[in-house]
Amino acid sequence: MATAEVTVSPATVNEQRNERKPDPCIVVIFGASGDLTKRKLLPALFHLEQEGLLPEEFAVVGVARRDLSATFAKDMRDGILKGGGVDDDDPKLKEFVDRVHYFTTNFDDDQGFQNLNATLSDLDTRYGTKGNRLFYLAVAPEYFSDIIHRLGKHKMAKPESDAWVRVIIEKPFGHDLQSARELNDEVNQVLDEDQIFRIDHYLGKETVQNILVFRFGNGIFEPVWNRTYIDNVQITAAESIGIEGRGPFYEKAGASRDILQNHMMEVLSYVAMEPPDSFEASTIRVEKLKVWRAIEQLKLEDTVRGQYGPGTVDGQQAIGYREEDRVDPNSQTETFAALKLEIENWRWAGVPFYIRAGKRLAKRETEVTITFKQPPLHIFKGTTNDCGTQVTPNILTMRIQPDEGISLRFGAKVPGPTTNIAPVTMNFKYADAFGKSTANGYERLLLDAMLGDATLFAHRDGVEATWALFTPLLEKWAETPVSDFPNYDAGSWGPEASNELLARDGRCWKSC
Ligand SMILES: NC(=O)C1=CN([C@@H]2O[C@H](COP(=O)(O)OP(=O)(O)OC[C@H]3O[C@@H](n4cnc5c(N)ncnc54)[C@H](OP(=O)(O)O)[C@@H]3O)[C@@H](O)[C@H]2O)C=CC1
Ligand SMILES: O=C1O[C@H](COP(=O)(O)O)[C@@H](O)[C@H](O)[C@H]1O
Repeated sequence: MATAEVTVSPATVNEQRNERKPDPCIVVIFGASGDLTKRKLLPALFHLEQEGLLPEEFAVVGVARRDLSATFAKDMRDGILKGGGVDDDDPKLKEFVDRVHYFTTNFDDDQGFQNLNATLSDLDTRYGTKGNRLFYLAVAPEYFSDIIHRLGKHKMAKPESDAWVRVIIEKPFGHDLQSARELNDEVNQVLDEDQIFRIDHYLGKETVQNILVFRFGNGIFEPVWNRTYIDNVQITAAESIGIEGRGPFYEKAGASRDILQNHMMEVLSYVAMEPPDSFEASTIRVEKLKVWRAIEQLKLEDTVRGQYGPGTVDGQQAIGYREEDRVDPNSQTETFAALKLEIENWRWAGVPFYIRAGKRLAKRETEVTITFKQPPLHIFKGTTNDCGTQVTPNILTMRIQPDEGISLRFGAKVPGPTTNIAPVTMNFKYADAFGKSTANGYERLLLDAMLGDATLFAHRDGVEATWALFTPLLEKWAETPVSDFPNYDAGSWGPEASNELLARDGRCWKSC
């Protein structure tokens, strides 16, 4: 097992952190009574407070339709405690919760926005937040334009004097290429591009950011990171959970719009991009775009759709997708999707990338698996593996979650008088090297947005490039209904066709 030699002293870490302290500001969360706010956003803001990364002059205002003024702060406190890593009587928790406020309005209510604006000005006076605002649109996508339109109409989108206004917009950003373009146009009418932070929470995950550090912060991996040495790349986002009561949302989204077009494409771009000149938003953005634009048109025959039926997950009975609340009993929505794609550039030509994502799979496992080519000459005969190749290929696995880390599989001589080879693994685990963390990925993204750093956020061009890839496929899927849904049992690894997608290339998912 690999251990980390942490050579940075805690004092240096604190110095670096303090350099990143944002200006005084108010974070205004639209959709404050929702699931995302309670489970992720408020806990993440509190984690920043625990780390001393929030400015002293700071407040949070939650905005939603139901009047929850009496209970909001307590609810958020409960959410933070549930996430762990904090004691009930921690003075920092009280100090933080005291600065959490609630404002009731419907998103289509002009008077509500006017009153909200006045409330924010009062809070500026009370907390010294100087008119700086970070608006977070933690709402269903159909409200994005309305809210941004009203921010513009009530003069909340353009800062007064030298204050700043930034807006984080949740995913999904559009439903297809055309709607993404329209949304971008609407948003750009009110906000400049440098005010817009299109969030993809996968980019907040340490292990996703570590893909770039692994590749470009070390000297030994990049030389083999290409078609000469790599046989294939696999990216899996397997979830054991179902749709968690989000029927209406998921019916319109499906696995491709929910995960593949955004999270998986972001991860893929990190795995495949050319070395950027610097770690800056504009540079990274260009490199990511080059990857997406180099992807060949997705072919129908290189894709697989699945939908789960009833089954057993983690020892518990699970209902099928079509039996879920507010789901069409004849739904055509895919809860699993797999595809093969190729990146037509000098580095990757001929290397297949296999990508899959699904709900109600055998276990939660998000990872990137890089399988290297066989050595040019097999001088050790007689060792076989599941795929029937002569020696077990080297496999580098980047575990995004859970059990975050990286492992490298290689062949080792089995002790004894004959020369037999067995696969063994070098394993780096984040938790062993750096300790367990309660961070949920939103910390870094919220902090970066407060600092105006868009490196880990999606840009207009990028969102449109990934939609340009997926839209033709989604249209073809819509034209060709599936007749075999449900085609995988909850608790399995998806439909058999997903295995066949690789088998026809003489490969299999991950294990060989
Ligand atoms: N939940 C998650 O884990 C993730 C969510 N996301 C994205 O985050 C966003 C929010 O998701 P989630 O929190 O799950 O959604 P929820 O449905 O749980 O919450 C929606 C929020 O919007 C408010 N709202 C809805 N309509 C109105 C209206 N007309 N006027 C005022 N308030 C309104 C609701 O208020 P009220 O309660 O008063 O109706 C509620 O606060 C979505 O874009 C989703 O795709 C992204 C990644 C993960
Ligand atoms: O954006 C989304 O992500 C979650 C998975 O996030 P993770 O951080 O738990 O991997 C997914 O469950 C949800 O359907 C989707 O909207």
